[in-house]
Amino acid sequence: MAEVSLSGITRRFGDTLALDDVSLTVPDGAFVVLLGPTGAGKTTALRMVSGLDRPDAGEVHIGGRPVGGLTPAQRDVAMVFQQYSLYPHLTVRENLEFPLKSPLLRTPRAEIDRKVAEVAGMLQIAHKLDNRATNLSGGEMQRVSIGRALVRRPSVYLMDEPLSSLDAKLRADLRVELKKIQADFGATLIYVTHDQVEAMTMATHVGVLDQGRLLQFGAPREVYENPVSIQAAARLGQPRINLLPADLFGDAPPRAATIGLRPEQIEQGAGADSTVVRVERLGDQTRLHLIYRDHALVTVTDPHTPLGPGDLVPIRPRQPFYFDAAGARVA
Ligand SMILES: Nc1ncnc2c1ncn2[C@@H]1O[C@H](COP(=O)(O)OP(=O)(O)OP(=O)(O)O)[C@@H](O)[C@H]1O
Repeated sequence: MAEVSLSGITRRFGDTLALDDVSLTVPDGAFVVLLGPTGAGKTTALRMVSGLDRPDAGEVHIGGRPVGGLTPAQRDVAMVFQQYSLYPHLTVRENLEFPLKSPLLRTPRAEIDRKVAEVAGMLQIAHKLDNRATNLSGGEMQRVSIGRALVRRPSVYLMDEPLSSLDAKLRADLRVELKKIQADFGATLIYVTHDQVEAMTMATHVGVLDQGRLLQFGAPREVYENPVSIQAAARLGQPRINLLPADLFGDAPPRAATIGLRPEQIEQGAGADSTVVRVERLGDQTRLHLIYRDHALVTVTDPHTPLGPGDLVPIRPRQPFYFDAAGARVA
């Protein structure tokens, strides 16, 4: 496995700046999740590492060597896309074996069989090994695509929303498996997702992209607890961070335009009254929708709460974030 670094990567498509001077280092064995709204540049960043696309400026290094002149195969990366890409005329087993049969690798037969069985078991597709790839559901095809990457031990795995087409149970299982692969094999992974549960549970580091710029790069807890801006703060946390006028609860620091409150930053039972609008029971979380001085906010509460619409709950901020008018953190 290998360290991956991007230095000053810029990529334009006409007037669109898909990546704007992005620099980041993915340590060897790290699981990096790229987060950001649609069009932020996440897929473009992966394509820069894979060699499927080239930067207008900047350099990518894998394992310490510049890879600008190398093809995807020469870069020794394994990719999984949101859209499965299988060989339709081959069986599941043949699709999984394919990467191991490269003449360069010369993998012994017994080793191929062992790896295919291991990966098929992990992805819960062992019973489908002799099916043609076309005789599978969408979720099964996607698992085979993931399997085709996992039979190999490349320098780096690149994954673009690989779990988004799977049902919730399988997604949860595969989150655990991917994390295990990373931990067991010391694999370096760069992974794009919109799903912040994936980011919080799997990532050693998250990179928050917005309009082609890397806003923040760090451990998921670090980005959650110490966001540099509104854009970074809004990427993590369910329910989303509440963003309200800075002085809504009283004095605000100089230059603050917005106060940011995650659920745990709203103390209930002290302060001034808010009115309960709705209690939303989601099973693993009970959300409280409140109105405070004409502003709506959402927090979480005890699953056994007796509160209901119209009830009053005193609230006050606890160690809130403050942001300036441009969204940068000021306190
Ligand atoms: N081949 C291309 N031609 C023209 N514009 C492109 C091309 N690829 C990407 N872009 C533009 O570059 C920007 C970044 O796109 P990218 O696909 O990297 O975003 P993303 O963060 O992966 O978004 P999503 O979450 O929707 O997949 C977007 O504005 C997109 O329209």
